[in-house]
Amino acid sequence: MKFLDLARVVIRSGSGGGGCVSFRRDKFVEYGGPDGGDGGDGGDVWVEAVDGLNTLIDFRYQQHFFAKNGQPGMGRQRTGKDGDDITLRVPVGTEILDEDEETVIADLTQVGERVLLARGGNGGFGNLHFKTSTNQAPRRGNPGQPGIEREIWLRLKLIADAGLLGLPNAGKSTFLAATSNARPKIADYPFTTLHPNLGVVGVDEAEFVVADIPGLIEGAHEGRGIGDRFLGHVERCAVLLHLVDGTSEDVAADWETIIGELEAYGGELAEKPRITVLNKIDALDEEERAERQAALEEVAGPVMMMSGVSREGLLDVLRAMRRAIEAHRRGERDAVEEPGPWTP
Ligand SMILES: Nc1nc2c(ncn2[C@@H]2O[C@H](COP(=O)(O)OP(=O)(O)OP(=O)(O)O)[C@@H](O)[C@H]2O)c(=O)[nH]1
Ligand SMILES: [Mg+2]
Repeated sequence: MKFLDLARVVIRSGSGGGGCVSFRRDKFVEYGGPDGGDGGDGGDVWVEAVDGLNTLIDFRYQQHFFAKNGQPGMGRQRTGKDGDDITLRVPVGTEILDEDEETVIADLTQVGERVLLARGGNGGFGNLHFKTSTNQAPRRGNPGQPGIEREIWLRLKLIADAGLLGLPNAGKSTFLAATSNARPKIADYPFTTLHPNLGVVGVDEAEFVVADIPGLIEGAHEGRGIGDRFLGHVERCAVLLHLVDGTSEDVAADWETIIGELEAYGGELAEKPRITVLNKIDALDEEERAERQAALEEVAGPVMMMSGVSREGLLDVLRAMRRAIEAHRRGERDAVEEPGPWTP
């Protein structure tokens, strides 16, 4: 499986049971009966965003979701039982895509949001419904309608307030571990992080969610490395924190690599509010700090200085993130509360 955060599933709603055309058999003679019940409807297939999940991994083990068929109607006006519905339970932030892997059928952003993916087949009327004054026992009923089978894709975009960006080894996971409850793997080799980690960061009584994604490298948007698959995760963030490794020989080139990938990825990612940080300053002396800061600011504009290891500058960075997130939340709220067109 290429994408860890993408799953293909086949769903099928139940068929209707079919209405009953009631008749009794007595030896070789058939007597029409007037009282055939309706068929039960087939079960629907729903998808629902639930709390407490943050991966689609379960859908790698189960890929087929079939709702139950309705039962046929029976004589003496007995209706067939409806087939049970089924619900795919997915994390908040899951998009449902059509078979083409492009058309978005639904985008589940709230806990409890539910969308119908495939309606069960109609059960069909029994002959009771076709009774007329002249035909008291019609040999007629509706067949149950077939269920719908379709292939869909589930794609997860985690909903974090802030996303960490940087080359492999820039110190993203170290930052997340130093500031949140998350315990990501940290090591001195690239691509230590293979799938996104989320952490809840608390600063001055405010809380926000930070996503640590795998490092990006040049050509990531063409599939080099692994980070590009996860850029989708940071598309919804209020702010991006771009970490540049201060111990690198060429901090400006490192910065440009990431910005180049953001632009190549397209969408609004490159325009998103971004805080640029020169990281690992604990490993630099005064002169190196000033030199690297100047080199980075020449291409990136104002930068903040920080060390995830010694924690120097960490609080200022968290406060800057908090301000950006709160501004974003205010913006969203204002957009929602804006009065719509007047209607009598
Ligand atoms: N001196 C110093 N080293 C750091 C700092 N932050 C991280 N490191 C080291 O840099 C290396 C990479 O750190 P990670 O946090 O795993 O880096 P990452 O950006 O998550 O890397 P990937 O997951 O591979 O993209 C580790 O050896 C860390 O100990 C820092 O502030 N100062
Ligand atoms: Mg990492």
